[in-house]
Amino acid sequence: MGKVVVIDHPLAQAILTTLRDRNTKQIEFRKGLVRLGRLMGYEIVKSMDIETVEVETPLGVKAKGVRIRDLDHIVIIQVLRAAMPLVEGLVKIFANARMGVVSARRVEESHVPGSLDFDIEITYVKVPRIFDDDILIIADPMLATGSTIISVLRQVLKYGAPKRTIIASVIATKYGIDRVLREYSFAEIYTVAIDPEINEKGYIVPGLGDAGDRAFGGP
Ligand SMILES: O=P(O)(O)OC[C@H]1O[C@H](OP(=O)(O)OP(=O)(O)O)[C@H](O)[C@@H]1O
Ligand SMILES: O=c1cc[nH]c(=O)[nH]1
Ligand SMILES: [Mg+2]
Repeated sequence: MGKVVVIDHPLAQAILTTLRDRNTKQIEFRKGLVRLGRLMGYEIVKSMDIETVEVETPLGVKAKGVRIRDLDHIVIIQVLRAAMPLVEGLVKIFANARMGVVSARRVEESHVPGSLDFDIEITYVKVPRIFDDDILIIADPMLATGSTIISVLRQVLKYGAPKRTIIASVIATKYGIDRVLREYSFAEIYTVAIDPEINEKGYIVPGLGDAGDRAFGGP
């Protein structure tokens, strides 16, 4: 069943504040996204099943511990461009993940001002096979109108039906979330904030501007 998780950890909120600040420059912006990817990884792990195991320490004594089997069944898809730094953080937690790439672009040239729908141009899809015990994580820091994520999900889910489908975003809107969940009711959306508005040009308000441009130094 679909769900929305807002990561309200003070560190995540402080990093997001830096990202929102127009004075934050490219390197700090990208570093912030990496750090949020790592924190988001921790948050996602909290939702995984844990099994109890026993190991023997060098003292020849048994110690109880835990094992997280799901960590061997993670597929991460990065939506180019803006997801690249976020994924760099996620793989610090999911080091063993199988990875894929989707190159998606909102076609701003054909966007009708005020419309909450964009044509999405997908020019490259490389996704590993997805198995039914996998947890699929699709990383894209901005979930504005939802047009991109819906187009990406349509492509990626052709590669198999995962156990869970997680969207890792940094800022989402209620409009975008509702739209995604209407079409993919099983999706789980992790985000650091839900912002109230989308402006005439399709930007999230207050938002953080164009995540791709800010992370990579312009269009
Ligand atoms: O929910 P939506 O309204 O579809 O908007 C979200 C998309 O917009 C941005 O991509 P963009 O096309 O600007 O590409 P970029 O990451 O290369 O900048 C962002 O990275 C998302 O993929
Ligand atoms: O506000 C927005 C909306 C879509 N993509 C961005 O990078 N920023
Ligand atoms: Mg962009």
